[in-house]
Amino acid sequence: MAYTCIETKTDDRVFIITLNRPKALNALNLQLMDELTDALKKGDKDPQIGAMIITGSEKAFAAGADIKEMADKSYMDAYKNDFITANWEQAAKCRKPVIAAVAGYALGGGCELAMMCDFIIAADNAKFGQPEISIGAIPGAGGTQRLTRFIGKSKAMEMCLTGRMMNADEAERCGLVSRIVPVADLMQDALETARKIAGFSAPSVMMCKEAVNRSYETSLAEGMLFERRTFHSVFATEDQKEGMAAFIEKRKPGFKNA
Ligand SMILES: CC(C)(O)CC(=O)SCCNC(=O)CCNC(=O)[C@H](O)C(C)(C)COP(=O)(O)OP(=O)(O)OC[C@H]1O[C@@H](n2cnc3c(N)ncnc32)[C@H](O)[C@@H]1OP(=O)(O)O
Repeated sequence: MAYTCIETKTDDRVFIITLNRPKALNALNLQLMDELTDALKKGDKDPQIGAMIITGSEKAFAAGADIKEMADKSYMDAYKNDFITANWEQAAKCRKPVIAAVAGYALGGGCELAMMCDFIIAADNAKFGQPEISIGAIPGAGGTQRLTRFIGKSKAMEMCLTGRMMNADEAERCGLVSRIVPVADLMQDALETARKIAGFSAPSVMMCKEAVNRSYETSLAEGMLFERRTFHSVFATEDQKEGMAAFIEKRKPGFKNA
């Protein structure tokens, strides 16, 4: 597939996907979402890739779903094509870690896309929000659900009902983002973080991601059991033997991703 709304590149086992519709502040139209889905699937399958980054521009990660494309849709268009959810969840479905590197606006679908990633590194100019209410809509790609799990009901409700934006400091305080960095350092920081993850044993990374994600979907007791069973399974990997031997022998591990 030839991409027109995103750019991709690989840097040392890290697959970087840059949203690229600058004139529309990276508004997420169907074409862009098809391309993003395709790129994420490719990165997830590629054995040379250990982690992925989704980013935008300094001004906008993404200003939401493309309002111009959506404006004339009928209920039947939306329902029959399962509009939004059918093709929007790929970032959350990837088995490899996906980092959102967010500068500027992450609004509506942009905020929802960032939340589908495994964690968000925010530039100091980042602004998050679910402004759908101000255009006679509601979030449709997870905003009411994921945001509430991230930041709690009171704040999520206020954000969704007022459409106000949250700056990077507030987003960090309430746990929406893992870290804030100066905007000029965002990509370097995200890349170093992704490279670090990509340098670990790929099976351990996948198992760890799966176990953390399970905490969202289940009770504490079920989650603990899942974690324990998954932990048991690391003892079936060569990388566990190598990782622990390397620690004892005071050397760097040579993971084989096996
Ligand atoms: C996924 C769902 C289901 O949850 C639904 C959604 O995501 S609905 C969309 C939610 N997002 C918004 O409501 C944000 C809309 N954008 C804005 O409020 C502003 O653009 C801004 C505050 C992000 C930035 O303002 P400003 O700097 O003044 O730039 P603008 O002149 O407004 O925008 C520049 C250019 O980009 C176009 N644009 C911006 N956002 C969108 C969008 N979501 N869809 C389509 N186009 C968008 C804007 O129209 C301008 O283009 P031109 O009119 O100049 O061609």
